[in-house]
Amino acid sequence: MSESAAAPPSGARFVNIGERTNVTGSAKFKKLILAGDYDAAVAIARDQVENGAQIIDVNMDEALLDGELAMATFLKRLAAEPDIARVPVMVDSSKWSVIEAGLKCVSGKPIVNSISMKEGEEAFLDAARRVRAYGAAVVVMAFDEVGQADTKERKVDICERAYKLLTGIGFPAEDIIFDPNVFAVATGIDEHRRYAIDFIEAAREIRARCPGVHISGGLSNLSFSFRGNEPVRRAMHSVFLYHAIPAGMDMAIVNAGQLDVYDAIDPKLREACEDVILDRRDDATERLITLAESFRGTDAVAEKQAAEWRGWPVRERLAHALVKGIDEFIVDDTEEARTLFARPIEVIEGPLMQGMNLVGDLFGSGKMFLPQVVKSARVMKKSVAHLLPFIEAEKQDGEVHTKGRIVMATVKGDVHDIGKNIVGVVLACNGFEVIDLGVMVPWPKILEAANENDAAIIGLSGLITPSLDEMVTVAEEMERAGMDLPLLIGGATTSRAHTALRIAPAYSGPVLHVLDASRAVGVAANLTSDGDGRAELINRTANDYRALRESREGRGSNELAPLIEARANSFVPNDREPSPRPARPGTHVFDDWDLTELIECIDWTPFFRAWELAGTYPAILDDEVVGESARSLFADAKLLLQKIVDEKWLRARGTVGLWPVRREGDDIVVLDEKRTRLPFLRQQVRKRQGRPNMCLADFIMPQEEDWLGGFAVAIHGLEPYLQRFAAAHDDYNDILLKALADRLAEAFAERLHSHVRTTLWAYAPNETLSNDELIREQYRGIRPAPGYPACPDHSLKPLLLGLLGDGAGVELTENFAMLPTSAVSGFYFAHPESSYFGVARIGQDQLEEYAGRRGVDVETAGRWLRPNLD
Ligand SMILES: C[S@@+](CC[C@H](N)C(=O)[O-])C[C@H]1O[C@@H](n2cnc3c(N)ncnc32)[C@H](O)[C@@H]1O
Repeated sequence: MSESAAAPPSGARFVNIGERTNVTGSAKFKKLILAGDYDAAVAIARDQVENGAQIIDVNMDEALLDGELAMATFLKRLAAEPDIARVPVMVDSSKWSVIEAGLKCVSGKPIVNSISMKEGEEAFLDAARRVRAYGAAVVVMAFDEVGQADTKERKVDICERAYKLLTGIGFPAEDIIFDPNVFAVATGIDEHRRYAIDFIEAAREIRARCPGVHISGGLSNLSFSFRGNEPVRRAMHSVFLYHAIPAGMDMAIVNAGQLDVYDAIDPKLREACEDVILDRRDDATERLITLAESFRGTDAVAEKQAAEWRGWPVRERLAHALVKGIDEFIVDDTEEARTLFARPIEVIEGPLMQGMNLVGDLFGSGKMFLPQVVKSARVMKKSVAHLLPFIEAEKQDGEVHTKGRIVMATVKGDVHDIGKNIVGVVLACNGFEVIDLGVMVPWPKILEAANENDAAIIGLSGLITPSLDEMVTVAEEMERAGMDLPLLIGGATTSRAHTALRIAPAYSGPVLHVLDASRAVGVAANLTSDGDGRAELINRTANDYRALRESREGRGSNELAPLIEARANSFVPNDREPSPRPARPGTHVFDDWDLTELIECIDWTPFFRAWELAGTYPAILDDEVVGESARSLFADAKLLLQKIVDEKWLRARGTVGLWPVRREGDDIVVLDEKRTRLPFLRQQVRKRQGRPNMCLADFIMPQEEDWLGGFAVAIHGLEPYLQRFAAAHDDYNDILLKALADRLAEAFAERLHSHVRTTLWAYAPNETLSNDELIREQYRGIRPAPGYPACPDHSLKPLLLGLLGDGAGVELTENFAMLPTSAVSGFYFAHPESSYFGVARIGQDQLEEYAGRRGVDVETAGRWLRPNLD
């Protein structure tokens, strides 16, 4: 069976309505319009769109203005700007003539703001018909003949009445946007206490009673009591949305650039806002007012500082921009510095290097963390990019004196490069010139680049097991070419043991395994220094590796059981029943899973780990040491995710297969036409009494038909954005986007697995687990991934993808790395006692037998299973 389905629906998308192009709300905009400065007024609209507004509200209700003319002039100007014109316009006025003047100038689908039943049903319907004649959507205020709706009941009643009237004349429900009135809370007046919670509860009820409609509201009223205290206002707005959106509010008039990330709000302030908004305690208002004082002006202080540094001498400005990672003024400042120095190269060697040294020192001493360093590097790159044409135009020695050149590459057959890029950026920040050859780089290219550039060091990276052998090849070829420069080894699959046992013996030059970016700097600095540090590090490492080799040599095969013995000690589950037949066996393709739903399933802890920030989410946000860095990174991640969703940057594609299988020894044979054989490895390390030697095949019941599943998911579409970031010298967003795509792929794997358990295989139809419980894998069944400890052979991937077809759009490199890089695949086992384990070391007997079962020669199998043989 094959099926093509969209992802199950999830919470509606939230739309920000920009409010700055409103003369009644923005003094600045009003001034510009009154002065006839439409260029600057258009810039405000652009700014809002760039800050995330997805609709812009335009209002020209000002006594001194010809409203009709101002509205028409401004909207025509917007229509001529492609980057603004793609965003719908909300024509906002209390006068129909102004609205109509606007509607005539809008090319896309307009929205009218607003109509109400203030003057009775007839006038209301009359206005609605006129709106409809323009094909516009409409904002309906919860206002009737009596006045504005303030309680939950009034809000619901008025909106329901309006809904019946509007749908009665054929107004499409999806074109109705109710505004049930956001009023100020924390005013000290008791009747106002329930204003926010009443809005939230009314939203939920209106959504239920009026299917298809949207709910909107202007947020600035809510926090009116805290005028002049922006940090508190922002927090209140964010907390309000956090609760109102799940209740059904799907639009808001709000300055998109001025919303805080809920998780990033100071926890004390967040709780106090929540108490007020949800009316949780009698003294909520007093408590928030007291607390608010300590936040007042925190923006102003920051703003003052922000303004002040612009007055500093240019050298200091450059250093400040580098340390703070501010790229806004860097080109202007670089240009100013260039005119002060005799030669452009001196700007790099002087202030820029000094600034970066400071960054390096702060990082080295643990006062600065990776995300900030990468932001600093972005500033550096932009500055250098500005200087390069001048350096070249001089046609003189354009060489920057660096600490040395480092050639870096992800080896052939491997595609992952987040770790390598991070190391590269950090090295560059510390005064090294990094020549990054990218991913899937064959050894001749690496050697050639090292020779041509007179490199001081070669750095290799790899994520998957076959890369280990690729690294050995590079080492062997370096030896053959008579090279002697140091070789650094890094990446998820590498280890000190493999480096010592396999790579170091292949090359007589220095070989060093480097665990992470922070250590890479120290190692590279030592290796390029003239002093004793270099010799000392090289000798110490060589001795360390020699000792490790010797200790391994003594390790006989006596710690391994012969394969026959290991098999006799296999895992026998208590439950001997085969898994139930899936509700929907066969292949299922998901072409475009809803990204908003995947975002909700993200496991954030590994995201912070990718940026070398230690801790568990969400506690990491409040961590004493890395909290600030984590919060800032998290806020950037949330913003980028919002963009990814709003502008539909990425596409999540996935495939699931559920097949009848039979177990044959340690093989699982799929009962399809091809009888695909999936061989699995068994633990051979001798076990204590009562502990089995595990193999994944043990979770399939022998002699009977049983069931196995498989999946592949991938996040597609990063390339154009990565190119854009590369062109803008923006490593920060490059790494951020890749790291988020990896997160989305993992979230997709988790989400799809739960869909399999509840619906497709449906062996746990009633499962309801929180995201936390999903992350802790508190469900029945596992999804072991080829290349991971229970099935370490990456070469199972082509077999798995062969069974699944190419619904996920995943391809493999010659060494079985998946493309696109943000991809996950694996098998589904449903047995209640199935669990993860590590195969660990295997013997020559199993290797030879496995090669036969897998249909390859022993040497090839040995290459695939390298870490399990050492
Ligand atoms: C790498 S983590 C991914 C989930 C994590 N929440 C995340 O977002 O990064 C866990 C996954 O790795 C794989 N895995 C972990 N341990 C394994 C083992 N011993 N053998 C095979 N696969 C394993 C499984 O596919 C498992 O679902």
